[in-house]
Amino acid sequence: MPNEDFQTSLQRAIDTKTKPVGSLGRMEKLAARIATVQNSLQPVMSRCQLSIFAADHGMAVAGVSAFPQDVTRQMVANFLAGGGAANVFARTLDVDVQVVDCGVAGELMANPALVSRRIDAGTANAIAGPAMTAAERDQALANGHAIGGAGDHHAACFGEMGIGNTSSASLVAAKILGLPVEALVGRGTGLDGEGLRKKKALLEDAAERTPDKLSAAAALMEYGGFEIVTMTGAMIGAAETGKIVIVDGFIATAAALCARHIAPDCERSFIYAHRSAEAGHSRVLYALGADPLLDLDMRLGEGTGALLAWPLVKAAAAMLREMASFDSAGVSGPA
Ligand SMILES: Cc1cc2ncn([C@H]3O[C@H](COP(=O)(O)O)[C@@H](O)[C@H]3O)c2cc1C
Ligand SMILES: O=C(O)c1cccnc1
Repeated sequence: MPNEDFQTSLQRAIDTKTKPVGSLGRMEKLAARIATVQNSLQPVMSRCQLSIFAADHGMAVAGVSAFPQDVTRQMVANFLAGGGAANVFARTLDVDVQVVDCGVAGELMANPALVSRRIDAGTANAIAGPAMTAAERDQALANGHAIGGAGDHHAACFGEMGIGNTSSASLVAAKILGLPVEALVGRGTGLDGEGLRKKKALLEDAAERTPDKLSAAAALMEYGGFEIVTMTGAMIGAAETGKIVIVDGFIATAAALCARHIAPDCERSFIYAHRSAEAGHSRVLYALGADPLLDLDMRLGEGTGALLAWPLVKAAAAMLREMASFDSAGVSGPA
């Protein structure tokens, strides 16, 4: 529980800024959240890092995506060359990028921005059996925890790349929430009607292997991808080291759901960036009671939504730290 006196001082600091009370709307709530995480009435938000977690999925070969599995590795090369949507947004917004190889099949180019935390070259086909062993899951969680805890940036955006990972995220979230997987299946990279029907049928087969409801740890072992498990660990590690975690779209929200179940305290550090157009995202956000900052009709992942929310996070902190009060600026309060 946040300290009562601190919360009272914080609300007073926000309310005595030179503006009508409440006039900065949700930016005020955002500022309060950041101040609470940093335990400071002068929060600092100057550095942000994007980590893109990449891994392959055994399920991809079953035909759950509109794109072939090779695209995971090809897109990692594209990120390392600076050509992805996430790279462009990050450059525009002055955010550092690192790519984490959590288990991508094939050779990746040597590059200082590539962090290798691979356990295996992707998961087993989760339609037929567990995606990974308990030991692999725990290793991926520990890898992520170390990555999330490293660095001195104030905010962390976490993105992902892994062909087939909307399937993995749908299954993980459905099992944790006790929902039928059908409720969380969407078009991912752009399946047509026939492709979507096939994906639903395959994921229903996958879901039938296990009980309707699973713990986060069990759901990750059965259906996770190494990028989703590593991201879950990173969200916990980042929260534990006082960073704000800017949660991206559908896949990152599935990781956030796992993180909340594994380490409930980390939730206070999470800011939900955007509502993805991927069909299941709104359902998971609803279950989390989350109301994201942006709704841009995006459905890409990579951390693109999280990056676009970074300027809002930064501006909210600056508002609290830099804005004058009625007293300090000599402005009259309400009549
Ligand atoms: C060129 C390309 C770039 C991407 N960047 C992110 N994703 C996104 O799409 C994938 C998930 O969708 P599905 O489950 O349908 O495979 C993930 O890799 C995700 O990050 C991409 C997908 C493609 C094709
Ligand atoms: O919202 C996302 O994260 C998403 C949606 C579709 C494909 N890849 C990612």
